[in-house]
Amino acid sequence: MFEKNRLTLHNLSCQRGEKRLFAAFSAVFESGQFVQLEGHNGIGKTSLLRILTTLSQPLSGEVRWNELDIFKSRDSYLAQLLYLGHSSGVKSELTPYQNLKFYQQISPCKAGEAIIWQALEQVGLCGYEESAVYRLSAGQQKRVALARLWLSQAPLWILDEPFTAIDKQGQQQLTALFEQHCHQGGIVILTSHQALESKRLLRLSMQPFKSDCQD
Ligand SMILES: Nc1ncnc2c1ncn2[C@@H]1O[C@H](COP(=O)(O)OP(=O)(O)OP(=O)(O)O)[C@@H](O)[C@H]1O
Repeated sequence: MFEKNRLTLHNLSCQRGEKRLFAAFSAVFESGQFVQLEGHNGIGKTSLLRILTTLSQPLSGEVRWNELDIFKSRDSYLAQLLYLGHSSGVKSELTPYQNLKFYQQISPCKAGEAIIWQALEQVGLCGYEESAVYRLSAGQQKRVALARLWLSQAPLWILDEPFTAIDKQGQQQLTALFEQHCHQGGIVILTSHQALESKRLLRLSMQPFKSDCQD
């Protein structure tokens, strides 16, 4: 079980290029919550996730992890976070096994060889241990990235479109993993254009920015 955690978004505003995406966006995410960010293409879901992972600064507002500003306590915050973005960070010339081994060495993960083989089995990549990732299908490549979820010890998972290219059975398996993570006191925040089936799921709909909004 994880300790109690809370991610607080307070009055966030975001601008990309000349375009204001959102303003005065506030929310609180707590241990046990499984959250799906919804909204049409281009509304700013990825931009919000990039702020929550400290990859981008908001125009104004703040984000706190257990009351500490994430930009001021970046290292300790990032040690609590697993982020899977659109570009998954998988090295295509390495095998799935080598990718997971490398990830295990650079991140706070469950230790040992066995957990790597278990993760590969969970994502259905047994039999592909010796193939370079670039030889795998799009869905299998996505599964190499997703296999990190089985190694992770981070309480906060932020996932941008984790279901893209994943088949129906894989989606159900992932959803079950997210529910289990939340049941253990973790937090899952993801974007998806798919209708997810989970009683735990909280849907948070992003609204188009209106210029009369005050920061
Ligand atoms: N680096 C950038 N510079 C300028 N504008 C950008 C940049 N990145 C994104 N944008 C713009 O910000 C807007 C929001 O993009 P974002 O990727 O956050 O949307 P999204 O809600 O995740 O969309 P989708 O559902 O298509 O993934 C888009 O109009 C996009 O063109």
